[in-house]
Amino acid sequence: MSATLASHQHGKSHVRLGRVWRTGDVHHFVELRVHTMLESDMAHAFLTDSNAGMTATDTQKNCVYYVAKQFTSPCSPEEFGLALAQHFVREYPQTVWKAKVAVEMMPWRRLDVGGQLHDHGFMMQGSEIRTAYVTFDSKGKAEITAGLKDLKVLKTTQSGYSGFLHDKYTTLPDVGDRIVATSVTATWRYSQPPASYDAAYGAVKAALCSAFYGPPKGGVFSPSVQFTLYRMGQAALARVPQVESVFLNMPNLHFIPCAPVTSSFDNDVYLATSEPHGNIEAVVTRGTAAPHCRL
Ligand SMILES: O=c1[nH]c(=O)c2[nH]c(=O)[nH]c2[nH]1
Repeated sequence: MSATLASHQHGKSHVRLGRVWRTGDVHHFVELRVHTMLESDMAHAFLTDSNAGMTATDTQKNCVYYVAKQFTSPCSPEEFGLALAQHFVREYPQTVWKAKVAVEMMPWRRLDVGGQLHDHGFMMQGSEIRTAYVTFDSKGKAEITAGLKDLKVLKTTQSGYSGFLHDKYTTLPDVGDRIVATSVTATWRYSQPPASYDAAYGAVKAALCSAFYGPPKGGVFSPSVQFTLYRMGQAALARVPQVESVFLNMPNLHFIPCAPVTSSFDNDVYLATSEPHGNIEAVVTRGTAAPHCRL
């Protein structure tokens, strides 16, 4: 059967990265999803068993992290895309004649606390959905559960994770400084109706956020998602007296330290990933019942 290789290209899709630039205590953060595609002299790889000279898609992925490292100050997605496309064409002039780069920038925005910008706290714009679950029975009893889901919050420092069990299955190192990011699902039950459901919702959300981020200057340290989750629940109970219990689910959306080829990790370039992710949840209620804690 006679056939012709009419066109060809190869690239890497969904290369996710976090990039932090630290200017003293004030951090800048972007999360990008990058897709690369190279038009190159690689017809032989389709027509024969030779891969000679090929810029492997894995190498293209590494170049995304490498180029992110080269930016010493915050860049736009356009500037990043151009730098990466130029990198491919200039680094591999023998084979690559055109590089095509698509960049998607996640809508993380610096947290604004009543007009004061947070040093290192970011929230995904418009991410959360407000929820309500209501039952009413024939005896006239109503139960109201309010909530939110998909509230995406992130901080670029004031988080660590250490002292956990290290055994022969453990590869994760202790870390004193990391990015912590999660997508909060919270539901809370009212023991009696608050004066305003809208105001109570706003107060619970503000309490959850302030326990997660801490003050705009300096923040608050989180030794684990578990620790922070419990403080968030406590804060919601303290803020709204009609709330009797809070359920919180907080996946740990990992940003894994990434040392691009030829350079070191300086709390700057991260591989962003959501699968697999940690998943942490608890119910926090009023009162002093002994916790299920054997330590
Ligand atoms: O805050 C964390 N809690 C965990 O349970 C956990 N597990 C893990 O691998 N990283 C983390 N981080």
